[in-house]
Amino acid sequence: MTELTLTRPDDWHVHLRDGPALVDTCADMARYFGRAIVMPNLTPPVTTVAAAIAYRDRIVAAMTGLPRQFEPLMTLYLTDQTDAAEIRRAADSECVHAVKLYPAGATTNSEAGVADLESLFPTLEAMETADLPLLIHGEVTDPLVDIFDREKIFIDRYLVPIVQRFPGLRVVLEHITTADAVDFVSTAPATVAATITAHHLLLNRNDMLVGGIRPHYYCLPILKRNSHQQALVRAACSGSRKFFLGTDSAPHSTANKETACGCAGCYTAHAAIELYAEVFEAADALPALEGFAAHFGPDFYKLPRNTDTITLRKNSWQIPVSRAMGDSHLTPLRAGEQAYWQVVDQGRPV
Ligand SMILES: NC(=O)N[C@@H](CC(=O)O)C(=O)O
Ligand SMILES: [Zn+2]
Ligand SMILES: [Zn+2]
Repeated sequence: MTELTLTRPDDWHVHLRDGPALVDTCADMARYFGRAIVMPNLTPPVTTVAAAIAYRDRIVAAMTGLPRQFEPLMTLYLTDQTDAAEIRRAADSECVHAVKLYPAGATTNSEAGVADLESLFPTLEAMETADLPLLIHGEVTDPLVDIFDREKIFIDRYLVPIVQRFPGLRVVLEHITTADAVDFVSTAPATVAATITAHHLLLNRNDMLVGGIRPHYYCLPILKRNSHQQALVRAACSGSRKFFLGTDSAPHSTANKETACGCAGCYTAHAAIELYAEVFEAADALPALEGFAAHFGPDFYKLPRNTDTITLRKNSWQIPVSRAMGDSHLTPLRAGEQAYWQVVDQGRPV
């Protein structure tokens, strides 16, 4: 297959940042994505509906003049202080589509995240009642737990009890990285789903660490061994409605990545569907890309599927070595190397 037309995809997990960077991150997203679930881990974090509306307005303003735009779907950042009233306001708003749980200290800008999950159970109950999905960065922060085991231990310690206690709560385990997460989500009730990134499908920890340390492959949850990567590829290509596209494209300046203590996050918005297509082709599963990229996400979020299409063609092109990010610049995933699929038709402008 050298050409592939599919329903316009959406990205169910992306970081756009704020300020001058928005013009560049939004331009990449607006090329062909219909909608994007926008992560709230700004400084300060987006903890109220009012802040989410203001952030959405800044995103929309940053797309002024682009040939097409995507629709930003906003999220709230859960803190120990988030109360049921804010959850109800969020559920009643047109703007907020989910609430994001960062265990405090687990990842970039998670310091204000949740330290005591059990005391937040009334808030989760309000989300269950209001049918507002909970999105989870699923890693424990226990210093005694090895970084490669943090996802699995989170599932055992926190996710299993949450799903049992709140059977009506829709939960997305974000950016899964292990066979354990695939097994958990596959066998969990229909209320539980997961997003998978392009970089976790394309790479494993050897790619990051053998022959030299590659800071642009460093993200959280950290890349795991090859057997986990293979489990993710099987899940993404399986046609299961529980697994869908979330790039977790997470821009950091090149200077903040290439340093003694580099930031976590891979930037993939410059070539997102192109990189996913490569994975599905290698797995001989290109026909399964459409469900993963364009159907199962909106179905889970109870939103309509996009009705128009985009077309990709098998065609090599060189990924730039560097890209603007506001007043700074970043190194995109696979900088200076080849991509093998190209979007040749981005569909109707909107
Ligand atoms: N994935 C990452 O490594 N980083 C993300 C945060 C996150 O999604 O955990 C970021 O905001 O930089
Ligand atoms: Zn995360
Ligand atoms: Zn993320």
